[in-house]
Amino acid sequence: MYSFKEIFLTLQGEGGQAGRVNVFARFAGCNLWSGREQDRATAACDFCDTDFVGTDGENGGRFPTPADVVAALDAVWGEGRAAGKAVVFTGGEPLLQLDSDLIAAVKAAGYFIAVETNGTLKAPAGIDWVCVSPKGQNRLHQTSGQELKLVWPQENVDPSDFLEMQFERFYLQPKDNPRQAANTQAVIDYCLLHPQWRMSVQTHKLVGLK
Ligand SMILES: C[S@@+](CC[C@H](N)C(=O)[O-])C[C@H]1O[C@@H](n2cnc3c(N)ncnc32)[C@H](O)[C@@H]1O
Ligand SMILES: Nc1nc2[nH]cc(C(=O)O)c2c(=O)[nH]1
Ligand code: SF4
Ligand SMILES: [Mg+2]
Repeated sequence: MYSFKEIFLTLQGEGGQAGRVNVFARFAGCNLWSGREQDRATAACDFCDTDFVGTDGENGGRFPTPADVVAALDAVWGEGRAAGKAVVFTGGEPLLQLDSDLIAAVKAAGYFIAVETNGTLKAPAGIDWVCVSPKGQNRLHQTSGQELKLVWPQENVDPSDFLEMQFERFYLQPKDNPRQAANTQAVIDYCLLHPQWRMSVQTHKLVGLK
């Protein structure tokens, strides 16, 4: 059984695939926060910008089999854009539910598969684009992929600690909170001084996309 908060079509807003049309499949649930506001201050991840609780969002629900998930993805992708199918599995934490059976079925249906993960769980094989976004001191078990995208600033985190890991690109993404302007300046300042790092702006929020 796979539980999704929502499944919708949009342009990838972040990182090295920004601008690409994707089905976003947002799994319900996370291992670093309950999703309840009263738990945020004590959560292992306390700056989340996303509602991932329950299955009540757009096209959300509980899907018994991989084939049911593929049918839901295809319904959102639609008939008019057959070529270039692409999906981003996010959440919540997708690696709590995304298993090799689902990856195989989605791959067989022709999708380029991307994942947005906090990196605390190892990703199954077969994902085309792995984005790991570390959260504070939570230990990483997925230490390779296409991009590491660190929300910045974070207390007790040194970006240079990640540079030995096997990622093709390293991004800093300004933390969206009431101090966002200062956070954005902090990312700019860091990237100006540290050429291995690139800035990832959450472009979907700038243009009114979901
Ligand atoms: C909502 S998370 C879901 C996937 C996964 N749990 C993770 O944390 O990577 C999707 C992306 O949004 C980023 N994100 C979450 N809250 C944010 C915030 N307040 N500002 C900027 N990026 C944020 C995460 O770091 C991650 O890269
Ligand atoms: N447009 C858009 N791009 C995104 N990239 C990562 C997102 C996420 O919440 O995982 C996200 C999202 O929520 N919307
Ligand atoms: S790990 Fe990801 S989904 Fe979970 S609370 Fe943090 S940002 Fe949100
Ligand atoms: Mg988001």
